[in-house]
Order: sequence, then C-alpha cells, then structure tokens
Amino acid sequence: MSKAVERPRKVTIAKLNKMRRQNHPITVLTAYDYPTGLTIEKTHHNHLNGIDIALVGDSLAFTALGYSSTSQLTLDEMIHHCKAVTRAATTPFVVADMPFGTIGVSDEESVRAALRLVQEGGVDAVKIEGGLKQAKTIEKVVDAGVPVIAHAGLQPQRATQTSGFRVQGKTPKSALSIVQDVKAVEKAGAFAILLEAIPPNLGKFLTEMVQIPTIGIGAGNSTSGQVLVQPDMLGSFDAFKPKFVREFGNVGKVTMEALDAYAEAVRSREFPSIHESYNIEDTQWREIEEFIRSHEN
Ligand SMILES: Nc1nc(=O)c2c([nH]1)NC[C@@H]1CN(c3ccc(C(=O)N[C@@H](CCC(=O)O)C(=O)O)cc3)CN21
Ligand SMILES: CC(C)C(=O)C(=O)O
Ligand SMILES: [Mg+2]
Repeated sequence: MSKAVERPRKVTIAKLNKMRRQNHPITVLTAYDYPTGLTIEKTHHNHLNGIDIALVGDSLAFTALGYSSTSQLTLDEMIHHCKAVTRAATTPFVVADMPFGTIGVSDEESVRAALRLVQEGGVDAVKIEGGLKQAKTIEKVVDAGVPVIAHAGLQPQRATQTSGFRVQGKTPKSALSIVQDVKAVEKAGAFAILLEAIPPNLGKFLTEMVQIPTIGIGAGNSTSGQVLVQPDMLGSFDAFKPKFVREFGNVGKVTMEALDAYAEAVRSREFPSIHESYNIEDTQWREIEEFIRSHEN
C-alpha cells in the first residue's frame, strides 16, 4: 500500500512557544523574494527541522534594492516583496518588518499598514522596531488580530538618530532602558522579541526575564533563537559586514566564478556545445536549405 507523501506542518506560534519551553533553539532567516523564500521552504522538505521563521526584513532595502538606508523602503515595496516570499514559503511562519514611517504617525496608520501586510502580503505576523514608546502601538496592532514581534536593542531604522549601527546595552543606563523596553512590549502582547547587537550577558538576562521567545542577532547564544540575513550568511552580500555575521557558505564567490566562466565560454565559442544544441541530420539540413533558397525572393 502506498502512503501519501506527508507535507511538512505549518509552523505556528504554539510551536514556537513550545520550542522556547523545551529549550529547542528557534531558527530564523530573512527572505526577500520567491527564490530566497523557496530556499527556506526547501529546508522543511529536505529534513525534519527546517528554518522555523522566514523574515521579510527591511534589510531588503540594502540586499534586494540597493538603497543606502532602510528608511527609503516604502510600505508598497515591502508588500510587493512579501507577496513573492509567501508564494514560496508556505511551511515556515512568515513575518514582515513594518517599514520606516508606518510606526509613529498614528496607531490607526500602523494598524492599517499591519493589516495590509497580512491581507495583501500574505504574512502571518509583523515585526515592529521599538520598546516602551511603541508599546501602545504594538497593543493596537495585536488587538486588530496581527501577531507582533518587537525589536529591541539596536534599531536600524533609528541609525540616523543614533549616528550609525551601534552596539546597545553596554552601559547600566542603556541596559536598563532595554530591560524596560522588553518588559513593556511583552506586556503589550508581543508574541516574541528580537534582540539586536547587545552583550550576551544582557541577551541571557532578558531571555530569562520574559515568558515569550527571544530571537537574537548579535545577542549571544542564550536567546531562544537566532536570526541572520540570508545573503550575509550565504556570503553573497558584502557592502557591509556586522560582527555578528558568520558566512556559512560563499555563494558570492561561486556566483562570480560561474559568471566569469560563462563569459569566457561564450567568447571562445566553446558554449554552446553540440550537446546543448537542437541537432538535425546533415541530409535534413540540406533539404531545408534547398527549400529556403528556392523560395527566397
Ligand atoms: N545585510 C544586512 N545585514 C544586517 O544584519 C542588517 C541589514 N543588512 N540591514 C538592516 C540592519 C542593519 N544592521 C547592522 C548593520 C551594521 C552593523 C555594524 O556594522 N555594527 C558594528 C558595531 C559598531 C559598534 O561597535 O557599535 C559591528 O562592527 O558589528 C550592525 C547591524 C543589521 N541589519
Ligand atoms: C536584521 C534583521 C533582524 C532585520 O530586522 C532585517 O533583516 O531587516
Ligand atoms: Mg529590519
């Protein structure tokens, strides 16, 4: 008897909470389009434990669109990318960054933007950079039915205000303000918290302080999970390199070698070979050529 092929089960918030409770690290990578969504989807088909969350990060401003800042990315552009990712990534939990400008004008605008990301973009949840000051907005978005991951520590959308991408929580005052941010967003109903660029001790302290999963990037190895930017860990983005990036492969090098080899093969007429061509017998070609010539003019 043949057994139906089992499709991997869609990742849920309940599963993520269970992973935190059982101390099984949660895996997160960014995805920006159909192919990068598909690589994450395929991790579920190739083995039992795939990448749990696909994050459509506003880092796509750099990695997919070539902007010089995430502040340039619009909500419409973000939705366009979410649509592509969610066509491919049907098993992981998919989260979209709320782009710069969708938080801070009014809660009504934030809720509308979050709903568009869900209804048009097809994502499961949104991520909001902020803490104490954004807690009320987070609460409104959650009340509207959209799950929220809060993002504390280094907040890249504030890079201009903070004069660059700076490690956070290195002084008692800075660490305390992150503690207060994390407490506020948990109380506001965030289902998880992303912690970026803080000392590992503080990452551990915050993880033990809350009841919800923490996802770290440059926050040490005690958080409930880890996230990296997919092109960073693939070695295919090299405009800048934060300390927390590990290259698990060098796709950038492999890609450039392939492009150079293609150009060389074309120039030397070694490509395409006979095996890459739609061949016919010489006799058949003579017949065709004779026919064409007799019908010319
Ligand atoms: N490709 C990419 N990877 C990312 O991780 C990323 C993005 N883009 N875009 C949005 C934000 C920006 N991020 C960044 C960017 C740079 C640093 C960085 O260079 N940090 C310094 C710390 C400097 C200090 O000591 O304060 C470092 O050396 O790591 C950190 C986070 C994280 N995010
Ligand atoms: C770096 C991660 C956490 C992010 O927010 C992004 O990719 O935009
Ligand atoms: Mg982001």
